[in-house]
Formats: sequence, structure tokens, C-alpha cells
Amino acid sequence: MRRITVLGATGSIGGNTLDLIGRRPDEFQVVALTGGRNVARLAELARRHRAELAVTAHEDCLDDLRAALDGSGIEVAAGAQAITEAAARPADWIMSAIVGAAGLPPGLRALEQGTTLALANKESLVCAGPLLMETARRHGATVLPVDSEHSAVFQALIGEDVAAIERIIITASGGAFRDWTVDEMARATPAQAASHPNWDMGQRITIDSASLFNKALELIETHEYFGIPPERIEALVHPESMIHAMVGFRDGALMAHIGPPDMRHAIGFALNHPDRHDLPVERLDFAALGQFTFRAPDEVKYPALRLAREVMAAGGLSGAVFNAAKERALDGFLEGRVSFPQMAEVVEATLDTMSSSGLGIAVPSLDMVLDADARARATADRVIAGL
Ligand SMILES: NC(=O)C1=CN([C@@H]2O[C@H](COP(=O)(O)OP(=O)(O)OC[C@H]3O[C@@H](n4cnc5c(N)ncnc54)[C@H](OP(=O)(O)O)[C@@H]3O)[C@@H](O)[C@H]2O)C=CC1
Ligand SMILES: CC(=O)[C@@H](O)[C@H](O)COP(=O)(O)O
Ligand SMILES: [Mn+2]
Repeated sequence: MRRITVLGATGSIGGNTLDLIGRRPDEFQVVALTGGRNVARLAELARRHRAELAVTAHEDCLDDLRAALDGSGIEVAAGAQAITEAAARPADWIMSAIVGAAGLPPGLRALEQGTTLALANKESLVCAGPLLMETARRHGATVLPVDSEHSAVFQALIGEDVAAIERIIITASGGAFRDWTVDEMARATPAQAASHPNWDMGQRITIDSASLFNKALELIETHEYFGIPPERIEALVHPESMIHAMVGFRDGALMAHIGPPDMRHAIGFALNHPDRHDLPVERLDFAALGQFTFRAPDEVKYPALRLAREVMAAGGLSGAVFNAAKERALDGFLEGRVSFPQMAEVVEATLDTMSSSGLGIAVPSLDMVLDADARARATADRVIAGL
């Protein structure tokens, strides 16, 4: 039996992960499941998958979780520290699917036990790519990408010489507003932004997809995970979301990874790696699909991509600042205090304000990353207050 932990079990990635695990109950034993405020869902999943431990991120949710699991024999705990301790419980495979920078400390703690970390939490790589990869190396742990584009690149590179890579192209659906004008986007509501044309995902990543901040995070994620120079990484709008990434080699060949927009493929690939296993995903009928289309991203309409390139050039703590400012700008948009286009303005102003405060450290420690994250949130909040 492989021992499995799912961090962020109550979310979209967590649900897809447990869907796959639940189909093969004789092969997997669930160690810990963690969630946030959705305590009823966490308790239901913990009971269904016979978890040893269920943890909510919020101490004020502990009584509800305890009540919901009363009589089950499942241990309960609460708080950010308890989630990090859950990640330290011996497990063979840990899914990192908490949304946001909150996923970084438990992800690092999981790596310290030398296990396999299936990494959906792209923010970890954006905030602390060198620290994360160095921690994995030091403890003999494995990081497998789960983000669909990065799983696609990983799969296209199997058996290939990384030194022969000429470029990596990650695709973007273009998000909810890909055919909207700038004026229309200025009036966009959270409900409109949270409606993805192809993928069924959590609210925050779906809105990031509409602003192309998701693709901006993914450019940095590609750079940090694969160690490819930023100028060799491209984003390409592909409205059908069937080709997830392409890797171009020095002989001009391109390896594309194609599949339906269903995260159970990328999750299942990481779960079964290095083997492949049957997965309950649609098989594509190309004659019925007819065509795939592509267009260059509009970097004026979507400043997030330019900002990501500036962050990659600056390195150090810039990724942590970028991500934290983006998280606060998104909170502001959800609360009605920031318009859709203003999210990029908040992130740019935060980066500008903090660029002179010593961000250029090669491999920042976790404490440095958390400090930069906190300062960036405070700076972004001041920018938002002045809008
Ligand atoms: N959804 C997708 O298809 C994809 C997602 N990703 C990445 O995977 C990660 C998860 O995304 P997704 O599943 O969509 O997100 P969801 O919003 O659906 O789920 C997020 C999970 O994190 C928990 N959570 C929220 N805040 C905290 C916190 N402060 N501390 C601990 N746990 C917390 C939530 O708990 P609760 O809901 O109980 O409050 C939930 O379990 C993100 O990093 C995203 O970018 C990458 C590629 C595709
Ligand atoms: C499924 C996945 O990996 C998401 O990150 C996806 O890429 C979002 O779609 P966009 O291409 O619209 O950002
Ligand atoms: Mn993605």
C-alpha cells in the first residue's frame, strides 16, 4: 500500500486526486487530508478515504471538524503549523494543492522527509524556486509537476537531452476575457472572471487565468523547475486548451503534449510515475475536433506577462513579492476594491516600491521568503488604499 497525503484536499485538485485514489482503494492508504474552511467536505473525504488525520488551516474551525468526525477514530488538528506537521507524517506521495503562498511551508516540510511531492501549488516555485529545488536535492526527494503545462513539458522531455532544448512553449486558453475589449474588462465582475472557457478549477486560479497572471506564474514556474533561461520560454494563446505545451529542440523538432482539459491526466501521471496507468479521461477524436488555433498573447492588454519577465530577470525575492502582491490584488478584486485591470497596476507598483529593498538574494531562506511575502502584502495593501 502506498501512503498518500493530500494537502488542499477540499479543493479542485484535491478532489480530482481523491477521485483517482478512490478508484484503486487496495493500492493506497490515505495518511492525512488537509483543508481550509470547508470543514464538512474535509470530514466527508476523511471518512470516505479512511484518513488517519484531518487538518483544517483555521483554529476557529477545529470544533466543527471534531464534531463532524466524532466517533470516526480519525485524528483532528487545526492551524498552519498543524498542516506543516501533517506534511511531515511519513508518506510515499504527497499532493501539494493548497492555493497560494500558504502551500510553501508544508511543501518544503514534505520534501524534508525525502518523499515524492506532486506539485500543483505553482506559487511555491514562484516564491521560492531555488529553495524548493535545493531542499528536494538535499533530502533525495522528488518533485513532480502537476500544473498541466509543466506535466506536459516533463512528459515531452522523457528520454530527451535537456541540453538539446531550444525553447519551451506553454499554452494559455486566454481566459474568460480573451475576446473582450479593455473597456469591457474594466467593468468585469468576479463572477464573470471566474468562468473559465475550458477548465473546471478553483475560483482564484480561474480569475488568474482571465488576467493571464496564471500564465505569468507559469512562465516563472517553467524557469524554476526546468532551469531554462527566460528568453527560451514562450506563452502562446491556444483557445482550445488541448495542446498543453510544446518543447522545441535544437534540430527544429517540436514535441507537443496533447490531451483533453482534464486535470486527472496530469495528477494521474504524477501518481503513477514512472509507470503509466489507465486513467478515466476522454480520448480525443481529432477528425471531430477539426482544428487547433493559436495567437500571440496581447502583452499590452495583459501586463502580467511583462511583469513575469521582469521578475525572472531580477530573481531573488522578486517572485515572492510578485506572488504576494498578486494575491492581495486578487483579494481586492474579489472584495470590489480593485478593478480587474487595476490588479496588474497594484502588482507593478508593489514591485517598483520594493525593488530597492534588497530583493536580489540567490537562494533565499524560508524566513526571508516569508518576510518578503509579508512586506509585499503590506505594500500592496497601501497601494490599494491609495487607488
Ligand atoms: N484547479 C486546477 O485545475 C489547477 C490548480 N493548480 C494549482 O493548484 C493549487 C490548488 O488549486 P485549486 O485546487 O484550483 O484551488 P481550490 O481553491 O479549489 O482549493 C484550494 C485548497 O486550499 C485550501 N486552502 C485555502 N487557503 C488555505 C490556507 N491558507 N491554508 C491551507 N489551506 C488552504 C482550500 O481549503 P477550503 O476550500 O476548505 O477553504 C482547498 O483545500 C493552486 O496553487 C493552483 O494554482 C494548478 C493547475 C491546475
Ligand atoms: C489546468 C491548468 O494547468 C491551469 O493552470 C490552466 O493552465 C489554466 O488555464 P489558462 O491556460 O487559461 O491559464
Ligand atoms: Mn496550468
